[in-house]
Amino acid sequence: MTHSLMTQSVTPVQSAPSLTPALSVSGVHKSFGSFVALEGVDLDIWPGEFISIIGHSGCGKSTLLNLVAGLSLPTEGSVSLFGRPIDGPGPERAMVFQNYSLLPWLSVKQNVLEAMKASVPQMKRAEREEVCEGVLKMVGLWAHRDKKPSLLSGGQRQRVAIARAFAVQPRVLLLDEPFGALDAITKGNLQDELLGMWSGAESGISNVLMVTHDIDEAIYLSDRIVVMSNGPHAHIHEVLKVNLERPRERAKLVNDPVYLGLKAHMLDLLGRVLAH
Ligand SMILES: Nc1ncnc2c1ncn2[C@@H]1O[C@H](COP(=O)(O)OP(=O)(O)OP(=O)(O)O)[C@@H](O)[C@H]1O
Repeated sequence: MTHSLMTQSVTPVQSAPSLTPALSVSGVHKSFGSFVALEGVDLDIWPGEFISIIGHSGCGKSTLLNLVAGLSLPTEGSVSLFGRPIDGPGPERAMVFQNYSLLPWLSVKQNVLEAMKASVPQMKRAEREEVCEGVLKMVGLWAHRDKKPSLLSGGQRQRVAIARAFAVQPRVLLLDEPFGALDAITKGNLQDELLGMWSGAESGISNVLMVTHDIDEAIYLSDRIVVMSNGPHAHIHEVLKVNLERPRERAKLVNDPVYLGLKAHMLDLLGRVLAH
């Protein structure tokens, strides 16, 4: 497979000129003091896309995700969500971190309910309870709703974090290496749960933006994969389109020439072209 067949410019083929990107990162630079983490990052994400960001450690993946989350602001350039500049965190975005970030003194159910109170305060208590029950059932943790996080396994804690993110009904889900600390089987199960919840009609989630180190995960989940160059002064090295129909079957993918071509290309990029 040739490079030109697998890659495409930052503006994807399906973009109609009149369509507003769900997310637009334009001319973004991000410095921390004199350290330039990101330089000249441009990326349009279209409604409905699942995008992964991959690159070597320290290249600025989390920095980019934090800009979209509104946890920090660009030094130069702009980040817009559905045409509106991001100037801080907002209820239309929910973030899931690798380390679960649950409140340890609250039960599973309270962790979800408290996040909902903060993000969707207008929701009535009865509806909140109903949504909470729905998401905890979806991730198979309703029976554990009264437990504190310390009594759960790593996979269960991450399920709570994902349930909490879905419960606040965001339009954009931001995932920072959400499955990085999990064993392969748990990781695979959670990836499938995530896809199931995201594609469910009631999710209301337009886009997922996920940072990962895992090439297989990026291909399995994504519509496009953003490969970052090494930092400092990191930028987008290449955007890869994943031309694999959904729903995808993990067992079949491993023999699919498109999958194998993409994987080989990414291994070459990360292992040779962008090697430290
Ligand atoms: N608040 C900060 N102050 C100073 N430097 C920072 C800050 N946040 C990030 N950096 C630096 O910016 C660069 C990019 O960091 P970032 O965490 O975004 O990388 P990453 O690609 O997510 O790394 P990893 O894959 O290891 O998680 C790193 O060199 C990091 O040390």
